[in-house]
Amino acid sequence: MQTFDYDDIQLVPNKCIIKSRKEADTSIKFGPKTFKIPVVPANMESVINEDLAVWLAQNDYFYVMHRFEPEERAGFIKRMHDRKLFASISVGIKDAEYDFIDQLKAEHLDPEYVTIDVAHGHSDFVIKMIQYIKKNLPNAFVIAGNVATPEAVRDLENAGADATKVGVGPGKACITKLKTGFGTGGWQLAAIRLCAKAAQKPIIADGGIRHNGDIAKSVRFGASMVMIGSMLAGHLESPGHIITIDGKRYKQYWGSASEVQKGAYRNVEGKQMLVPYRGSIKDTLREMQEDLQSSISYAGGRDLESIRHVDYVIVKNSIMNGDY
Ligand SMILES: NC(=O)C1=CN([C@@H]2O[C@H](COP(=O)(O)OP(=O)(O)OC[C@H]3O[C@@H](n4cnc5c(N)ncnc54)[C@H](OP(=O)(O)O)[C@@H]3O)[C@@H](O)[C@H]2O)C=CC1
Ligand SMILES: Nc1nc2c(ncn2[C@@H]2O[C@H](COP(=O)(O)O)[C@@H](O)[C@H]2O)c(=O)[nH]1
Repeated sequence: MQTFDYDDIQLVPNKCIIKSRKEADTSIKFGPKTFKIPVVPANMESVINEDLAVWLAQNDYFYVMHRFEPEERAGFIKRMHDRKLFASISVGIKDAEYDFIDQLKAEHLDPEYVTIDVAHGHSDFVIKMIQYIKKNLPNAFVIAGNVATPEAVRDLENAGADATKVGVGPGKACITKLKTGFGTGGWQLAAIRLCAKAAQKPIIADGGIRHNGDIAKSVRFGASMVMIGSMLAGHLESPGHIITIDGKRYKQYWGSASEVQKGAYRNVEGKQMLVPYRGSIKDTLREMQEDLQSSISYAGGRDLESIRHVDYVIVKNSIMNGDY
């Protein structure tokens, strides 16, 4: 199996056919809606909250609300719909989550997107939850994950998932690879490629994005959407506290399987860390869009589809030589 990660790859330019990068269309249809860019902030408590979800939805960005305030979720859906915005929530697979789906059905609360968010998504219990949601909330676009293999993508799609989320262990706050020996850490981009080849439906590349160019690389290897945690956690709008050390500002970023999140040291597979403070997320998302427009121009096209067809070279660990 050919393995590589984001830093091992460079995409090869084609002749440019647009006069300005402004002509490049970065939009992506994902499920029932079309979004400005194929980027979604991670559904982590340190990355997204309701205020940010509202702003993202109002501004045509995809979002997935986290599942760590379970009792807030029904109210969240209602409030989003009262504002005429789409609702995109997360669920787990424990017994209480079935009661939650029953509650949504009984109260006629129909979220547009439901993400099943567990560490090891290739599981009979995830399959059971996909089937339960599709039966009881048939209008919901169901995203299931996280997975690492083509077999897992096929199994979840066959169970009814509308999209799968790929990435076990490549995250910045992740220690799964160290604690369990498993995952796609170090070969996440190759895993995206393998999974995308097997997929009949969209996939989300989740974890390991360290530079804006990694978004284009994810698209090249088959991702329809790219989930980003650490690079979107250090903003004014991000939930973490600002911490100042030697005059430099940071924000807290913690893993969803960290002790901080769980409130106990049990099955911990994540850590808390500091990420540099970066000002408003609006500016970061705008820069991601501009960089993606440049990527489309280098791909020799007018839209994201053109990136999917470019050649690439493997330059093991050498693209950063001298740059950082
Ligand atoms: N993308 C990634 O690489 C990872 C992401 N995470 C994130 O951390 C959060 C917590 O995840 P998770 O622990 O799955 O959530 P939950 O605590 O909801 O656990 C999911 C359920 O699956 C069971 N389970 C069985 N095997 C596993 C396994 N290997 N890993 C996890 N659960 C298992 C758990 O039981 P029991 O607890 O009794 O075992 C539990 O009932 C999620 O948001 C997840 O996305 C966590 C690790 C890796
Ligand atoms: N192994 C763990 N993975 C985690 C945890 N919390 C979140 N995540 C995953 O990381 C990505 C974000 O990755 P990043 O490289 O962009 O920071 C997120 O979407 C989850 O899939 C965790 O505690 N352990």
